[in-house]
Amino acid sequence: MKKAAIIQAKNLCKTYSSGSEQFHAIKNLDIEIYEGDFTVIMGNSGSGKSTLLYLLSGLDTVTAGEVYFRGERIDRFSDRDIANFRSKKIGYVYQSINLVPDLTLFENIALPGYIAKVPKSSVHNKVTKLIRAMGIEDQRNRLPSQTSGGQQQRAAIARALVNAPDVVFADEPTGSLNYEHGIAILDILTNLNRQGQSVVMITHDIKAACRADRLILVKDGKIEGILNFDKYEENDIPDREEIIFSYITRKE
Ligand SMILES: Nc1ncnc2c1ncn2[C@@H]1O[C@H](COP(=O)(O)OP(=O)(O)OP(=O)(O)O)[C@@H](O)[C@H]1O
Repeated sequence: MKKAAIIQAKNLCKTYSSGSEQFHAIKNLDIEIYEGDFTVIMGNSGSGKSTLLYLLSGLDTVTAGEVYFRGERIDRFSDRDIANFRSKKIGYVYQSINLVPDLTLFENIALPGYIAKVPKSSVHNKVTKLIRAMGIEDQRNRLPSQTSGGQQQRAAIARALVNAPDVVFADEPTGSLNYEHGIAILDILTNLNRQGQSVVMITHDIKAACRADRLILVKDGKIEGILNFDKYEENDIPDREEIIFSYITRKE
């Protein structure tokens, strides 16, 4: 069965300018992200992965090209419409976690709900459920600085989920975590995906990339190749690791 594209980018370009210097971070890139997929983006440092995620999620403006979300063109949205889109349709887990230091984990997770003007009681119900699902109930009233990196990352994922987004984007969500915390985060994302959540994740880690239904390899601002897999099962790891490793080293 052909998968439905939830996001489609055509001829995407992003050029960063500083003074007279220009850097073409994304170059005439075409890609589709499929509904219900666990999409993984890999590529060398500086290849344009985070930039691509910003453009696909409407977090940054394109220099040229088109971005469609469920067939609707979002790169021409007004500031108000794009803010509304971001708050309702996407959840974003940042590379640097980015929790507000003066707010408790509970308040951090609730924040996007308040911003989207969801009634407070619904937000609180949702946050209570998410906090339980993420296994950080006992940390709910602590400030981020009083919790571990793994607990902060769970809170960041809960925050990304609070408005029930159509797509969750995660930029290296395990990058700053130890092995055990990293696996826990990957399991959370995998379980969400098994329940139907579309996930797009950047990673440098081949073990993490094994979670993918579809692996997109980015090189110099372009798509270098795509690998397709069946839904992840734990005993797939050794084979997949080998396939991914030989694929990315061949393409480098
Ligand atoms: N705001 C900016 N201004 C100028 N150049 C930028 C800016 N943001 C990113 N770049 C450049 O664009 C290129 C792509 O950056 P990007 O962060 O998308 O790469 P990445 O593949 O996510 O890297 P990493 O794996 O190290 O996070 C890099 O060369 C980077 O230096």
